[in-house]
Order: sequence, then structure tokens, then C-alpha cells
Amino acid sequence: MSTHNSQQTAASEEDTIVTTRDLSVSYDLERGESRVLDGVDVDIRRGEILGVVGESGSGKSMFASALLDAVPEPGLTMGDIQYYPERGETIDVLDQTDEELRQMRWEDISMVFQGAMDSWNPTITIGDHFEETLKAHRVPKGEGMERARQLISDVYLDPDRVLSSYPHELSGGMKQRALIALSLLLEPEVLVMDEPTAALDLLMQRSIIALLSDLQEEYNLTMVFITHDLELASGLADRIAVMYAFGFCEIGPANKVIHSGGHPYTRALINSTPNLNTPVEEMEPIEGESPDPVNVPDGCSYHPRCPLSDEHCIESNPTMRPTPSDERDAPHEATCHYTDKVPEEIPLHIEGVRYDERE
Ligand SMILES: Nc1ncnc2c1ncn2[C@@H]1O[C@H](COP(=O)(O)OP(=O)(O)OP(=O)(O)O)[C@@H](O)[C@H]1O
Ligand code: NI
Repeated sequence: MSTHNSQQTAASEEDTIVTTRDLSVSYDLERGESRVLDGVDVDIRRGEILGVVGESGSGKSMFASALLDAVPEPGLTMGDIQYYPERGETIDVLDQTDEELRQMRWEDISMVFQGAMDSWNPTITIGDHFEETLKAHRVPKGEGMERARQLISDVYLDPDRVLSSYPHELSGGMKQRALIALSLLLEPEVLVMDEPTAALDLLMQRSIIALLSDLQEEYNLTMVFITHDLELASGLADRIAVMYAFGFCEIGPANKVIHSGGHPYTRALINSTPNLNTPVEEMEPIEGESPDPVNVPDGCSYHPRCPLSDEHCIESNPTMRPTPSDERDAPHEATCHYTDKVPEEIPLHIEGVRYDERE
């Protein structure tokens, strides 16, 4: 493990744009403390697309909003987040004043929230939304609206039509595209997107994914892309992080996570995912239930559902360790005591061209 640690330190000086350490979110509920994000350590690399996948309720949205210190009230965010801008001083995200956060959320780390397509104010035009954002950040209107028009064309929409429209005059896909353009208006370096394609049909999903890929290249963006759709993530992301029970259980290059998953849960998730090449009868739903954040199992949180679990897994909570496909310049890690045994014990049912083969 020590070689990995020294590698991470070197990376945080050069290639890393955001680091989180022990990032956690908790809610004080009547029935106890609800830990809805539990100890996430990640180094997000400058210019990468990091896909974050997991079942509903696994903590994806909490992770996304914690990155901007924007979790729903009265959640308590703990741990450490450092943001290393291209220029200027390192920002300690959890140490910002409200005013500093307001600025940071558009100008540095921007976010498209889950379901945000419906958050357009119905009484003003799309153009008014762009103008208000510019005004709030004291950007001259002329230059700002020029960038707005460019971004709207970048998302393959007609600027004249879109800017003069009211939200209800646009289709869902158009509203989502306009929202992506708005989120890039103040030239953020990081874009966090929580299920940006969830409410859209398959064709529109594909076109938004293609668009995000283009935008990432054009503006050298770093993207955190949250989705419950593994297949979508594998087509877009450089790396994939898998969430289980409010934390990351695996992280690595997208193709490795899909084809050589090192955590039993990752492999179960892949085997339970419907796709064009596997008939529904061959899908294997994951048995058991996902944990309640007030009462997460001791030891490895996946042990009650895991076919490989033994005494050791009940007693001791595994930290991230290299999987068999871990490489020095492409770390691939999982939180399982038995990453070595996992590939042969839990075969994957991937047949034919199911997921994009990257690299
Ligand atoms: N405002 C809130 N107060 C307390 N608990 C919450 C709140 N919002 C969500 N939770 C809980 O936090 C946990 C993680 O939820 P989160 O929304 O991050 O999941 P998710 O992975 O984004 O799920 P989905 O795929 O359905 O969007 C869940 O147990 C959820 O019930
Ligand atoms: Ni969510």
C-alpha cells in the first residue's frame, strides 16, 4: 500500500483538481444518526470524467452535493475537500463563507442537480436566466451573453429561439441541454452532473452523452457524472467509482471496473443489469436489501449479501486495496478482503459487445 500512497501524494500536487478525505454526511434523525455518506476518499484528476454508479439510495446524490458543500438541510458535512484551481490558491471547500460558496458553485465547481430540468423559473425566459446569473456574478452582459450564445450552439440548440423562449416552450431534452449550457456560463473547471439524462428517452440520452464528451474536450472540463446506469457510465467515463452503502467500494479505469470488477458487489451489479445482449431470464437480481443508513452492518457492509463472506468479513471492515488488475499508472482498487478470489468465484455474464471497450 505504501507505494500507492506516495503515488497519490505526487498526483495531488500536479494532476489532481479535487481531493476528498473522509468525506461524510450525517442527519440526526429521531431513530438515530443517519450516515448517508460515509468516509469517501478520492482524488479527482484534472480533465477526467469520473463516473459514479450505484443502486438507488447508495449515496450518489449525497456525494455529488457534498462536493459543493450543498447537501440538503439539515445535513452535516464532515471531512475535508480541497480544490486546486488551475490558477490561484487552493480552496478548502468546507471552510468557505456562504458568499464564497455562492461564487465557487458557478465559477469553479458547477453542478446540475438531479431533476434540475424542472427547476427553470416558469415566469421568465431562458435568456433572463442567463442574464440573471451574469448579473449575480458581476459579469458584463455583452461578453457574458456572447458566451451564452456560443454554449447554446455547443449543445446543438438555436440561441435566438432558446433565449427568447419560456421553459414550457421547450422539450425536456432541450431544457436539459440549456441547463448544461447555463452551468458552463461562468467557465467552471469542474462540472458535477447528477443523473443528467434520467428523465430522457434513449435517443436523447445518447445525444447528451455525446455532447458531454465534446464539451469535456473543448473546455478541458473535469466532470463528475452520477448515474445508476452502468452502461451509460462505461461509455462516457475514464474512471468509474462504484458506491455501496454510502461509500465507494471500488474505483478504477472504466473498462477494468466493467470487465474485471474486484468487488463482489460490482460484479453482482453488472450481472443484474439488463442489456440488449442478455435476455431478461438470464439477469440475476442482487439478493437481499441495500442497507439502512441508520443501521449499516458491522464489518464489511456488503457481508450479509455477499456469497464470499466469512467470519473475517463480519468482524473487520476492509479498506481499499489493489485488485488483481491494479497497475502502477492505473490503480484499480476495491474494499474487499478477497479481491484475489473474486474474479473466479463470481463469473461475469458479459457476452458479445455489451459495454464499450475503451482503450
Ligand atoms: N434530505 C434528506 N434527509 C435525510 N436523509 C436523506 C435526505 N435525502 C436523502 N437521504 C437519504 O440518504 C441516502 C442516500 O441518498 P441519495 O439521494 O444520495 O441516493 P442516490 O444514490 O442518489 O439514489 P438515487 O439513485 O435514487 O438518486 C438514502 O438513504 C436517502 O434516503
Ligand atoms: Ni440521487
